[in-house]
Amino acid sequence: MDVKQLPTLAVLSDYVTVCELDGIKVVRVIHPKATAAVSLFGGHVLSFTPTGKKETIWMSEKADFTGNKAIRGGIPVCWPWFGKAAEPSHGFARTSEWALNEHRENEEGVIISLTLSDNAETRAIWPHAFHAEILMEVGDTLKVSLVSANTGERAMQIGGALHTYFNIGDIHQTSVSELGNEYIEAGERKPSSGTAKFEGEVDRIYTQAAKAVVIDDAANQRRITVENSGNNGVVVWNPWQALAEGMADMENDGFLTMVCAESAVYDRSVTLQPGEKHTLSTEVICK
Ligand SMILES: O=P(O)(O)OC[C@H]1O[C@H](O)[C@H](O)[C@@H](O)[C@@H]1O
Repeated sequence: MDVKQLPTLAVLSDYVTVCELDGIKVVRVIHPKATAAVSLFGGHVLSFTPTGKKETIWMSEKADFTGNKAIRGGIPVCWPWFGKAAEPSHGFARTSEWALNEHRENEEGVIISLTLSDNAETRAIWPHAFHAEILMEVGDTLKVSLVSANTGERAMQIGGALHTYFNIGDIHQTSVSELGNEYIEAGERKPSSGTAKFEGEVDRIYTQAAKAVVIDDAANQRRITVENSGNNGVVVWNPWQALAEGMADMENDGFLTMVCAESAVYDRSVTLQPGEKHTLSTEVICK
């Protein structure tokens, strides 16, 4: 996605503008260190390109930017649960409107803060009072942190994922390593070599992954390190051809140039007592 081409709605500072993409508003960063963008719809990172390097984040050419459904590609924020633990799948954060809270900048980069608090719509789905913040730190690397706070009077159970779609040259020449010795696939625990390669659909939760997992994007002659914290698993996903063909918002051959490596709390195992906070983060380091 070429975020530099989006029409500008407002200039917030030397490096930060608000722009428009179909039905959604996007906060765009153009800084000497990197270019990046985050949509207020979903609090969804759309792009991160360190200066002089290739785009690191994959975006579907058929992604829906109307604000009516979750965006296919980028970094969907799955919260307050991951997957089909409840309805809607992957929670409501990725289809909620987040507010721009703050932006800060210096010569090293830019920090954007977006926030979401409970409202009538979220309480109808999930009866809890909360305050969530996405901090997007753009510089030589991209760090995304999701801070969840319980602002209510009873405990809440949360999970979630920063569901990053990485842009790779060719899935056949891609591997993800440092994934540890076990994964869960279709509910079953299986031993793992610690490295995932792709010859068909992969949808696995790695439960013993290292803090930093490595995507070897051989076709682009680069390695992307993904450093996670606050997670209890790393989800690796590529839908492969048949599933891609069944998705209205993905090109039939879209699966060839993407892989998801997601910093996840896959099982809603974080308990937040009133006043407590949890931070889930992922950092994209591209060499
Ligand atoms: O199609 P979505 O709801 O965006 O989900 C996309 C994918 O997300 C995760 O990676 C899950 O592990 C997959 O099972 C799921 O298919």
